[in-house]
Amino acid sequence: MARPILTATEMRRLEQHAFEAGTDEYALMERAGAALAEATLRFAGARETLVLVGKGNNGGDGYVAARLLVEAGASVRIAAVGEPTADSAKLAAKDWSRPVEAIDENTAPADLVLDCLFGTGLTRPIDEDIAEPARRLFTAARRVVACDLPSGIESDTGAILTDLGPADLTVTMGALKPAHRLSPAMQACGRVASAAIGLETQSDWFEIAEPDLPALDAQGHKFDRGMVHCLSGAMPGAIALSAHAAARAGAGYVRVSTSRMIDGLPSSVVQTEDAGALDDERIGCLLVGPGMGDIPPLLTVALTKTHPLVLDADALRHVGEPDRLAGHDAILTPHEGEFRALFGDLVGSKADRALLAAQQTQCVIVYKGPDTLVAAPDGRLGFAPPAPAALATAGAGDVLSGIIAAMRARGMEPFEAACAGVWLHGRAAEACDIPFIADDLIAALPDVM
Ligand SMILES: NC(=O)C1=CN([C@@H]2O[C@H](COP(=O)(O)OP(=O)(O)OC[C@H]3O[C@@H](n4cnc5c(N)ncnc54)[C@H](O)[C@@H]3O)[C@@H](O)[C@H]2O)[C@@H](O)CC1
Ligand SMILES: [K+]
Repeated sequence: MARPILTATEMRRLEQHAFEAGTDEYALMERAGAALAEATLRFAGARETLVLVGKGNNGGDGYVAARLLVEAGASVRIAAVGEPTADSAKLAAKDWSRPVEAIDENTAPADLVLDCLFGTGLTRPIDEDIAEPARRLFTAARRVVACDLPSGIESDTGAILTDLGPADLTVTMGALKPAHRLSPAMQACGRVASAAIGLETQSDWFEIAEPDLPALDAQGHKFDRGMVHCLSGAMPGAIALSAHAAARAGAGYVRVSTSRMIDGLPSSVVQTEDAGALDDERIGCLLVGPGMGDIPPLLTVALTKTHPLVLDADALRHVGEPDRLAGHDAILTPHEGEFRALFGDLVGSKADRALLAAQQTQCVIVYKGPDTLVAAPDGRLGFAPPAPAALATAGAGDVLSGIIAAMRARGMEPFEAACAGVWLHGRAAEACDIPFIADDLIAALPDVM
């Protein structure tokens, strides 16, 4: 099941709805604290623990978790920024009958630090009189577990306003927040465990999960399984990777338009010089861009056809005005540089920018990076689960566009095809020994499909 992702404002709205529907405020915090304690015990066992608490509800969750960890047999201390100010947090603090220490240079370290300083309420960098001792305590601990978000992280943008050091585990309340899946924050979250706290958290934003791939029809022939047609350009090695990946990702027929024989392609991939091949109605997806180089007519030709498109790499640099894509059934797969070349400096978080680009073009946008997003014009937004950093290697993008083209040709809708491609690409990377090369990703595809 795809995990929903909600912004801080949406979380507060949900919480408000629950209160209006009769949920008791403190009961919600009790559930959050219990989930935090349970996840912590599962992750690290009952051990010497220091709970760092802020004045808001994130701190409130910490008081509840601390009490439950004591009941589970852990040795627990609390160190606080100050007296709680949020109402539920005040109640939670009252239920903690032991001493509360200050957070300063004298706070003694512990084996496990539970970070409950700030969650979705963080609005500015943390003052150094708290950040400095917190950093020291994080470093000294063998394990750090963060409540909802590692403190210092901006929930909706993934910016790190104050760096306290990474958590090993983040226990997120109700739903994931954008920062759990946006860089640079996502790299500071460690594993992200979701705690259900009884809020209804459906959302158009979600973490991309394992796709339902189209079933194979026992009666079907190769063209029913999807035909991908690729346009080769100045550097045919790149489109060869895409074509090979498309074939391995289950397209029944893969063909490349090329004026010279491309070496190293599987013999099942057909190479053709016939321009008429592009008018073949059986084409389920036309892929252009990898290795295209400075040959703009290739894109122009692709845009005169009505086939579903995947536009990648150099094709994106030659689009010029995004309006040119109007009316096309296209998936665009830009990395940061290509995105900026095409859309300029859009404002907002990476999530906002991806959605703006999708609306502007009415195309699906796969906005690549360590935090790849898939945006649809209707507002759906998929966030990729973490994938190995070793994916930043030559040709990995060509492989991705080939997989997506295969999914599209196999009959998946554009948004679903793009999400499936991103998920499979990441899992293929996980299946490879590091360091790997793009060809290894292709070879690993059958293991993850
Ligand atoms: N919204 C929900 O649905 C739920 C929220 N819960 C918890 O509540 C948290 C949010 O609580 P709050 O809204 O009280 O916010 P926080 O506890 O994150 O922050 C507390 C307050 O600190 C102040 N503040 C912000 N940045 C600061 C800074 N740099 N230095 C000093 N003060 C700063 C703000 O006024 C903020 O309201 C969540 O992260 C989660 O842990 C859970 O208890 C249960 C459900
Ligand atoms: K926190």
